[in-house]
Amino acid sequence: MGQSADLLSLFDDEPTLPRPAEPAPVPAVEPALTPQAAAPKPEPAPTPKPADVPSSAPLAAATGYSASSIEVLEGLEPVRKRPGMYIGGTDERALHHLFAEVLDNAMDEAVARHAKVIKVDLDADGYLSVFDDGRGIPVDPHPKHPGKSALEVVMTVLHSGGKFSGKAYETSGGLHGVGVSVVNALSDHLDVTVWRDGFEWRQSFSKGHVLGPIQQVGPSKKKGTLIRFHPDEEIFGVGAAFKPARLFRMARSKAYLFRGVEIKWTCAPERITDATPETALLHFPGGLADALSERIGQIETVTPAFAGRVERKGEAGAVEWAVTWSPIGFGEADGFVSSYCNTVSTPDGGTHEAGFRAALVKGLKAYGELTNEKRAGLITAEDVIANAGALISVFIRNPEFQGQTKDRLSSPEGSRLVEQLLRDPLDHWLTESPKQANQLLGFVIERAEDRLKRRKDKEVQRAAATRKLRLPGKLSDCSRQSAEGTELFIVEGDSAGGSAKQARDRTTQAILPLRGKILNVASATVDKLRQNVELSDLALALGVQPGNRFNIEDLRYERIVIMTDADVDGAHIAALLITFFYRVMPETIRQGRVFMALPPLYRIQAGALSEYARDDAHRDELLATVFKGKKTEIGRFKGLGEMMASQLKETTMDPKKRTLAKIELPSDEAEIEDLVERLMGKKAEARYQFIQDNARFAVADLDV
Ligand SMILES: Nc1ncnc2c1ncn2[C@@H]1O[C@H](COP(=O)(O)OP(=O)(O)OP(=O)(O)O)[C@@H](O)[C@H]1O
Ligand SMILES: [Mg+2]
Ligand SMILES: [Mg+2]
Repeated sequence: MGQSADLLSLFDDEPTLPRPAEPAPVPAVEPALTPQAAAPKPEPAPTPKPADVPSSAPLAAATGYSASSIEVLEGLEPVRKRPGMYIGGTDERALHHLFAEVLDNAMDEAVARHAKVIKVDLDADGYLSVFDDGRGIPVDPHPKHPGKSALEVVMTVLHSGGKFSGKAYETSGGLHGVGVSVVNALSDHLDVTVWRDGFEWRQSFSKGHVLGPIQQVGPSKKKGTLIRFHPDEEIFGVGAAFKPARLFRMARSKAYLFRGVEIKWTCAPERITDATPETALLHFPGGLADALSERIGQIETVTPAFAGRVERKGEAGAVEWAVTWSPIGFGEADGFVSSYCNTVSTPDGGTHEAGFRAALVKGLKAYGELTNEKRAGLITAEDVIANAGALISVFIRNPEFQGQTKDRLSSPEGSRLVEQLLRDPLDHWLTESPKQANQLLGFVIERAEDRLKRRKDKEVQRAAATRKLRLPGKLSDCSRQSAEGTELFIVEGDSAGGSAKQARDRTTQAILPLRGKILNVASATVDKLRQNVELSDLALALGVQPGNRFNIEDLRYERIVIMTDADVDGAHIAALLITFFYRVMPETIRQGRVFMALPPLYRIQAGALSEYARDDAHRDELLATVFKGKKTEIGRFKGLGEMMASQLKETTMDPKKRTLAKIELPSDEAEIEDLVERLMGKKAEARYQFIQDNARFAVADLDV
């Protein structure tokens, strides 16, 4: 079948948006993606009255951003401006993608059975040539581009190609009509030679622009296309050059993907810096089975490879595959899957890989059922593929890829086709040789059991980690991870908590506000204690377990500081807390880890002079000394929440300035009980007095 210019459909000629029959009421902008757009033009829109146009002139002038800022890139300009969109960047990978585009086109001719031979040559000047003996790019005048040959259209117009309708190619790697025009745009020089219709034709380009009209060089019986190009250093950077090894690898995998092609490789010796051959004939009648054995070499495998090729009956579509499993992995990785669609490499996988995995899992599970191997039910795709080395190649009509570099296949047909065509061959392969089938099944089940065990271990670890990290939501923890040098301030109520949070040093000081009255621990049962939210939150924050499972090593802070208001209620709460520590985790007190903060009760000022007094006695003392004979102003703090954060910091929290009282147990047990009794007794005033007295007593020798 001959390909001619009329098969080159042009996306840009087809209006993609329905055009309004009536002139649009707003100024219509002609979609002008390409200068050649020959679509019927809509009626000119009526010129809007000035009042219709929002007057943005002053604004536009101010910002410099107006209609004139909106550019429409024409022809191949967008490719040069934004190469990333077309070839994924301008790095080495992107550079070699140029070769992929040209080789893909040659390969499409081969897969369509029009070409048998492809020649790839990298010459001493860094020019890369790709020849195929296919039909040749059509050279007749293009019906929709008067004065231009189809060849010129293909080379200079994005979205021009013969692969949209399926008439000229059945299953092609090309589908966007973009590839070779992009190569042209990004080459500082590109020559196309076409042999067809009894003549040799030639046309040259630079950076996407024609250097002259197409030339009929002379009569020739040959047929085919030769594209010779040099990548533009303006795009790829000075000195950017093709790597022979990479080109060779790409060419070789193409040859493996289609048995009906012979690729002749040549490379100027001065370009080669490694073991890449200067010449090679790449032809692999064994297809992917050969590619796989070449790739895995001597690596030990569980079974011989499972490989084959199936064509769909009736319509275009084929799958070829080769897969084997290795207990020791393949080189650097445990496993690999290399996939292709219409000979285009899809490094990011896609639907064909998904179908392949699904087919393997289903086949192995079915075989497990057949042989009464219950554990086959555990198998997932992950287990099957983890240690597999696999090559999978599909041929489908109208494939859909992600982007122009075609890194991932997205056609749903990919998975359907592979699953469907692989089912029978896999069943046969498994049942044909029960010994190897059982070996493989056993191997995959082991992977599944490993995986389940790993997951369980992980869950246990995670559970342990979250148990450790489960902290009450109202805790404002300090940032230091280790207990060393850290303090937990237990404060009364949210407003004091707020001041304390502002006043703290967040590296070492954590704040836990308690809400409401805590349980009277002296009389509560252990169960009641456990149920008390405030107290269990406190234990959580401290990181310890109350009762017999208490371990001082678990304590998340070096010090526990009880910071309550300097009033009767505050004293009660402090007393409750001290009793709690004494009853439930006495070790904290014994080891000297529990403290009382001593917030001041008064602020005494005389002009610029200002002092804080802890209690009445301290106030009187200050008045008699520091402020003697001065006119003073005395303020009484009603609670911690009332103090400014800076005051709280200065007087109570800052380790450099504050005073802490360490809680100590009297050495005599009887005395302790008496103490608890006094602390927890009914007489609030007595308790307050007791704490005031003892705290003050403590100040003298327990300053921190
Ligand atoms: N070696 C070739 N032999 C015959 N025709 C070719 C060859 N190379 C390109 N063409 C023609 O030129 C058209 C445009 O090629 P181009 O690479 O730009 O786009 P495509 O292959 O259709 O799609 P894609 O952008 O996906 O590669 C092709 O569709 C095909 O009709
Ligand atoms: Mg192409
Ligand atoms: Mg094109």
